Amino acid sequence: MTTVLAIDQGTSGTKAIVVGPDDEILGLAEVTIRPRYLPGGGVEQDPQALLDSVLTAGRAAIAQSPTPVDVVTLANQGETVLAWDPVTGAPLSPMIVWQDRRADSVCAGLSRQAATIAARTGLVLDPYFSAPKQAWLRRNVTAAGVVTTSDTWLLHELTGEFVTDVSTASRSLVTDLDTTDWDDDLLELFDLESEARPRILGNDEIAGHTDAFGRRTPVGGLVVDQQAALLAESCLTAGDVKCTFGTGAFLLANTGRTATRSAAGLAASVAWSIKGDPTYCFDGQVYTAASAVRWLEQLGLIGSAAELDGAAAPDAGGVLCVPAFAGLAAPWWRPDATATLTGMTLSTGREHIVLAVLQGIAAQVAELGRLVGQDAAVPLQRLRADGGLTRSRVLMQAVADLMQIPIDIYPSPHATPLGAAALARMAMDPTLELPDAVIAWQPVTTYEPQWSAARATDFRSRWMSAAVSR
Ligand SMILES: O=P(O)(O)OC[C@H](O)CO
Repeated sequence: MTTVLAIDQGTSGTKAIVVGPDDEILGLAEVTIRPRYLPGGGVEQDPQALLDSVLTAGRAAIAQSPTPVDVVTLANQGETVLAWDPVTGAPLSPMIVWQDRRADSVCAGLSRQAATIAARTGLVLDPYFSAPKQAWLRRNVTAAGVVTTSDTWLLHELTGEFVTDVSTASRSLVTDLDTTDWDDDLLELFDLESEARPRILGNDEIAGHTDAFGRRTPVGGLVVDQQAALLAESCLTAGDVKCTFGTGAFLLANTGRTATRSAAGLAASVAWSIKGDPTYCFDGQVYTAASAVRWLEQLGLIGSAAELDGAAAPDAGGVLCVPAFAGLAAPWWRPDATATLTGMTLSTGREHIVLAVLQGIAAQVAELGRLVGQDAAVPLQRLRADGGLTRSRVLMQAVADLMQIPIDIYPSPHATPLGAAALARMAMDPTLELPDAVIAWQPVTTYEPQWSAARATDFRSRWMSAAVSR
């Protein structure tokens, strides 16, 4: 009967929930964080603000809970990095956020090794992943301290340990997908061979203990946020697929116990490793989903995301959007791509642009779903969806229309921390099996396709032409 403090440290903020044994929410607190967007594709966060948000949200959630917490878990952004002093813990750089494209120069310098790197890691040589960012930090910011992903630093501040988890390590481009361990050859390619490397933990392990939230508590069940949501949405079997609509939209497919590589240009990484046994996943990324909606807000086209559905036209009037505000990921892998709005005339209004942005996100997700089906040689039958943007009925309907499959909406807005909580239960009780740690759920809504197949095909081919020309 484990009670978990599950902390989801994401791009746009930190959410902490206290979760009871049946996923009941006993406490909840959120702290918003606004990344800084810099010219040249830089996206940064203040490390201290991130740590403060973890502590503030965690303590506030615990203060609401009638039950004491047995274990703390942390879901992390996956590919966000920083430099820090391993003795004092002081940050030596900003957080370089996963959306940051400045490490493109590092990747360009390794382009001749791209195929080798992809074969070894399952990932594509792209600045999205953490090792190019770490190399970029070393070349451009500081030679001091250690460079790690954000989780390692946060966990050091909480527990004093120097650790990461296997799902996060597998998002680096310096981890062998088959051995799930650091790869010396790859570390050398990125000039990271003399860097201290954190110990890689399984996702059901205890990392250490923390006093940060009151009484001394174990910290464990660590995982990447997207993988956590995959788990919460019960994607436990090869072929189960979910998409989380957060800052970005991330479509992940469970690919089972074998470390297969995608033939369709998706990324392959570790979903989770339990009792030393890894399960793998493919993922495709829309780098800007809520970020694109925030761009609409910045332009004054909507007041907030809650206004999206009211502001969107019933038809985009020929306006098409490729929402590549931070480059294009799978399967294009074009960090230099920029967003486009095409098909505008003098009669185009904000309502057309709002719908075009939502349809653009949906079209990109639909393409990722098609590629997952292509890799599996079986077209996708259904998609599970979670995240803040699932509140937009217009967006979810567009996803169903363009994918031509039902979209099942996860009933809780907390899929990521609930997935991490399931892993924390396993860390506390080694006799627990994964299907028992994840709480069963029913969709709160299912969106069925309303467009004809012909209309969806026509839209998607026009959208693909626009994307390919980016
Ligand atoms: O912060 P989120 O929730 O958009 O997720 C970040 C992703 O995991 C980055 O790969």
